[in-house]
Amino acid sequence: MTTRPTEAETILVAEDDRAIRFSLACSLKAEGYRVIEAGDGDEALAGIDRERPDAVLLDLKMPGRDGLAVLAELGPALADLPVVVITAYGGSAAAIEAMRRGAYDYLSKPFDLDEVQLTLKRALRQRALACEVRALRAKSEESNEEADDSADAEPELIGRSAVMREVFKAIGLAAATDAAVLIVGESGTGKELVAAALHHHSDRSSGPFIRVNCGALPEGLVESELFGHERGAFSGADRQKPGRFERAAGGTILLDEVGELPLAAQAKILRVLQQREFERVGGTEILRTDARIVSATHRDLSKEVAAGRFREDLYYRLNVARIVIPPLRDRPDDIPLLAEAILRRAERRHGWTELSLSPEALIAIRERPWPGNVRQLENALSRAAIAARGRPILPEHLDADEPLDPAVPAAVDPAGLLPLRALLAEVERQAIRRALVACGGNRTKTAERLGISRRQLFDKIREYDLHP
Ligand SMILES: Nc1ncnc2c1ncn2[C@@H]1O[C@H](COP(=O)(O)OP(=O)(O)OP(=O)(O)O)[C@@H](O)[C@H]1O
Repeated sequence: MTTRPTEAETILVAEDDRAIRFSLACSLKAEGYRVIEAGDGDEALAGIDRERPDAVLLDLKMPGRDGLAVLAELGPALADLPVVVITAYGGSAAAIEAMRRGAYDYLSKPFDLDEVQLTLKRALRQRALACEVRALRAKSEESNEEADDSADAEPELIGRSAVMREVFKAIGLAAATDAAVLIVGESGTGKELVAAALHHHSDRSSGPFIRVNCGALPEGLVESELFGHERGAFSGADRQKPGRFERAAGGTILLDEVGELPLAAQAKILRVLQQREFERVGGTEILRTDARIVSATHRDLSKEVAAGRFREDLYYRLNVARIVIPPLRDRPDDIPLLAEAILRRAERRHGWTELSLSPEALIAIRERPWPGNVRQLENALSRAAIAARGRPILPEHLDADEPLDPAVPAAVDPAGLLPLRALLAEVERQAIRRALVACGGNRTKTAERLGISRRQLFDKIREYDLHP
């Protein structure tokens, strides 16, 4: 059931692509909104100033002042004005940065008009609530925004699934605070990458990002690694050495596999979290740290607490904010994009050219459970690229070193020996792709030709990753 906007709420649509802007404007007008259009960042700011819209749809990539600059300019005004940003297809950096700068939500291109309507409705509802709360509190807000132009080697988190979009949002929100964050996910899901993104998008990005793998440290060395040691503290300590907390000053420390920490070290970390204090091993001087503490684990820490292996008080202190990364098998829509990024990286790393996946291999990788998550996918594709020797990767190359999983179709088989579901999906995918090409990418015509609705076509394009 759709509810129409009450008294013509105003939406400003800032998008440099005229065709996209036009279709957004038409669809919003059809829903009863008043629409103001802007073709670049300056027009958007002028329009917001002049028309006081209730919400803004903001393309991030525009000539001149881009979407991120518009968000920075709006600063504290964003508390009153929900901005839904539109990002290019797939990547995370711009989305995280937009959330950090106060955007309400984001949509990735290509988006579907129903999704736009729903997101805007939610944004407007939240704005109404926020206005009520403010009227009650009559509280003024301060800006803590600062433009961050350091666009450099941030490792890009890839993902377009709904669950990964939630992860990007959570990173953006956590990056705006200094709270301790616990990142939870199976091995290889990208916990370290998420921690790095959190650091990169925080106010500490110019400081160090120090990772400690708590699981890899020999028990006797944990404390000296974390807190440093004085000369003569133990045999072999021939000079004073600063620990990781000292090295993380002004930045972020990642306690990876925090569930593996021995209890003695847990007590010391608790002290750092509570009092920001520690001593080097063998030392008496009390040192202070301002490092932001991020931890990661593949374990269920609440079970570790119940089993008496992890301190409950430390668990609560580490878990102020929590980011859960779902396993890859729960987000197969991310697999084609990840595969693409992995192949491009392998090309750069090894000087190979034009690595590609055959359609059959793409089906195979989407259907595998990947218990080792993205890391396993990376390894399998790197091995497959070598086995394929420059030709498109086939399913058999994926199994270069692994036993065949009989549940996975080896190739699209015209004789129908494939599981029916995979075969039908492949036929459907190819039919849609051909129709899209025949209609020059025009989705309305393609949908008519295939005898399905535009909505169904959009869903299928997304499902099979057939974006132009
Ligand atoms: N969303 C993603 N986008 C791009 N690369 C990813 C993503 N997730 C994971 N990776 C890649 O997968 C590999 C494993 O990631 P990472 O080391 O961050 O995982 P982890 O969860 O910390 O694993 P572990 O618990 O085993 O330490 C890395 O090479 C990383 O670059």
